[in-house]
Amino acid sequence: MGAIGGEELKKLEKLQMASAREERILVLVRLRPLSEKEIATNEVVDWECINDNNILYRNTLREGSTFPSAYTFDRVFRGDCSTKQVYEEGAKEIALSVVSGINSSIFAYGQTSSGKTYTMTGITEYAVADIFDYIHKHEERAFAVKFSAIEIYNEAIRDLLSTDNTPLRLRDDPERGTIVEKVTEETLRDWKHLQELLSICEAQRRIGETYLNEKSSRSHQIIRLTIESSAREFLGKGNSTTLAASVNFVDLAGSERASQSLSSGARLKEGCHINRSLLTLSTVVRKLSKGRNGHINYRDSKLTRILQPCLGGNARTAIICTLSPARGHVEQTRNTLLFACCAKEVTTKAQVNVVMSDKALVKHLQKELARLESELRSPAPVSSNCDYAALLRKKDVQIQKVKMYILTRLQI
Ligand SMILES: Nc1ncnc2c1ncn2[C@@H]1O[C@H](COP(=O)(O)OP(=O)(O)OP(=O)(O)O)[C@@H](O)[C@H]1O
Repeated sequence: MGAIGGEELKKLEKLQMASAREERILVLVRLRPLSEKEIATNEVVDWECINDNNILYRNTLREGSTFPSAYTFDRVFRGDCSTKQVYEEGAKEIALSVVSGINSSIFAYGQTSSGKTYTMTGITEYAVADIFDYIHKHEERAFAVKFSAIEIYNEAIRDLLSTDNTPLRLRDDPERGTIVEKVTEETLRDWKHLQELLSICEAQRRIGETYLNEKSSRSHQIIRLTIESSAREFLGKGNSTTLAASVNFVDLAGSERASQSLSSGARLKEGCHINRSLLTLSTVVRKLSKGRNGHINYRDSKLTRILQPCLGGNARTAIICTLSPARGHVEQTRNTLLFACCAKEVTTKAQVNVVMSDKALVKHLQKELARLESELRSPAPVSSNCDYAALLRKKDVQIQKVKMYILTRLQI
């Protein structure tokens, strides 16, 4: 059995190395239909998706404007497309990477009332349904699915699964990156359990009425599923390896102009925080789109600290930019498209995340040690001009390194 475990280990290591590939963030644009309010105020539709990749600005009265009138993305969805279609043809492939040990993130970006929550609610449910389906079809592996949810409201992080309002803190972990301390993680049992958790999050999330959206999300919400899986064959034998990854479903608060959303008091204060963190997000994305040179200001907001891996690190990411087609929102729509254009130039480098049990790792290292020691005992014939003493010293250093590593893993 041990030998087969070792084989699996090697396979997984190879997979991990081979899988680390650079790819661009997938950028999808979703146009929503005119809202009842927009129809009632005789709004005009100015944007049209002319095929699966291009969206056009159709206002001929504004010809001569310095802004581009045509934009190209990985996929654009017309107002009559369903969320199911956006999921199937856009986000699904990236979201489901998580079951193979690859971190992924799907997030919605757009002005207030453009359809972010509408889109992300559907995407989250379709993705989790597919994850459950995958788990049922892969009985040879044992899966554990953990669910957590936070919101960032006025720059404070709140646990959406807890009634305790104390803000959660962020901590930088040298191995795991930025982590949210003490966040509640529920082991997800089934579909019914998911629905219960989602309705707790919905009830807890800060929403408020603004002129543009009577149920406006006033916070950024991040729902995270962490999925671990191991081959059942090796379970309990101590030499198993685990695939571990997370998928984030991010519903950002909407950017808004105070004058347009007619906000004042608490709504205005929230709006300022929302706009500030979205500004940091767009600055980070703009800098990343120009390459990784220089300082990237991830630390300027909690949102970008938490989203750092999805923006430039070990994750696959899809961004869904939601738009209102109305003439009255043209300025905000252009800002969203500008963000989308920068985002499509950003690359991430995802890899399969393999966690070895200590026993599996130590076993692997002991084998390596035995191999090096046997090479020392019976060295291969060396040519006369080779420095035999130097070769011995090199092997000795390698052995010492492996021994040290084993000792630290065993914490002796
Ligand atoms: N593609 C769509 N088709 C039909 N209705 C939609 C679509 N997108 C959004 N809507 C409707 O538009 C309204 C605003 O949508 P939603 O609350 O999702 O916007 P939002 O971008 O999340 O806004 P905010 O940033 O203020 O929270 C809702 O009533 C929603 O049902």
